[in-house]
Amino acid sequence: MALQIEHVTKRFGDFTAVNNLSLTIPEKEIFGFLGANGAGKTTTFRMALGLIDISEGNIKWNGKNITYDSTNVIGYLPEERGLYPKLKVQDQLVYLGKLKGVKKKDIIDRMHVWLERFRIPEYATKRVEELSKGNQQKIQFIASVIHNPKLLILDEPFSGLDPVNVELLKSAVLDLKEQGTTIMFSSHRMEHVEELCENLCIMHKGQPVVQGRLKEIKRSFGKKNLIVHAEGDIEHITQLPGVVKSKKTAEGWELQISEESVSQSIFQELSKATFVRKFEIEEPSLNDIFIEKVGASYE
Ligand SMILES: Nc1ncnc2c1ncn2[C@@H]1O[C@H](COP(=O)(O)OP(=O)(O)OP(=O)(O)O)[C@@H](O)[C@H]1O
Repeated sequence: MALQIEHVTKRFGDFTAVNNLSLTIPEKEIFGFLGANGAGKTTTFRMALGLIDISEGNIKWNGKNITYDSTNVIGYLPEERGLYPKLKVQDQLVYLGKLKGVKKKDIIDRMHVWLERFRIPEYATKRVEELSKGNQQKIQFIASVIHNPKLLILDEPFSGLDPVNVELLKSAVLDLKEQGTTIMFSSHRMEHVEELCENLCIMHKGQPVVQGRLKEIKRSFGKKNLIVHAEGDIEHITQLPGVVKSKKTAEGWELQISEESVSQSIFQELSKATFVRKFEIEEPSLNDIFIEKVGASYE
């Protein structure tokens, strides 16, 4: 039951927000959807949910075009959070769960499990406006999964959460995947995507610029990072052939090299002159790849 996005274009007047996007989100996987502000992520989510019309192309779930009626199998955490501030948490979840066809008793049972898991069991009877922003977000997440959706779309699920809550949410997302949920999420935090996703797509101005399996994307990027800690001034290594970028760190340098073999000549050069404490080749990070493809860092 994959989600298939087939040659999808979305125009707002003369402006093309999503341009001929084709993607397959494999079932029971976690798919990372990345891109700078305004790249077209939320617009794609809204089309997948039937909230806005598609200008061209199709979005299919389980081989069939998604219609408003089929959205009961989809869970959505919108970027603009939408809870009623005056309603109590339980009433809120019962209301939203019933809209998705779940019985009140089941909603309440599931709510208690989730509140316990998110370490806020006492919040069932509090009004949403009494909760901190991060805790409101956890309630919004619970609302998006209360009907046990087959497909879960999360728009920036980790934004605004402290590190402990980020871990709680990550483990919840991983468990949902284990239980067979297909999950697509957007994030500006590359490390979350690296940790959770097998497959990903980086969007730029409405089009995918990188797409595929994370491991494969890293391998085909070619460049590597080289971490060097050494005694004394070793800045001259940043000028050696094959060094693409360099960044000074507290204990030495972090270099980007065009290919792994470049490290050999750097090591020879260094070992002639100084005592090398650390010399380590690392895979490029997703952040490195993003910066090169999109041309700007997020943070
Ligand atoms: N209803 C609309 N009318 C006109 N333009 C729109 C509308 N919705 C989105 N856009 C434009 O489409 C582009 C893509 O917006 P979208 O919200 O999909 O980006 P995004 O990738 O989700 O960005 P962010 O990371 O900032 O959330 C933006 O330039 C935005 O201004």
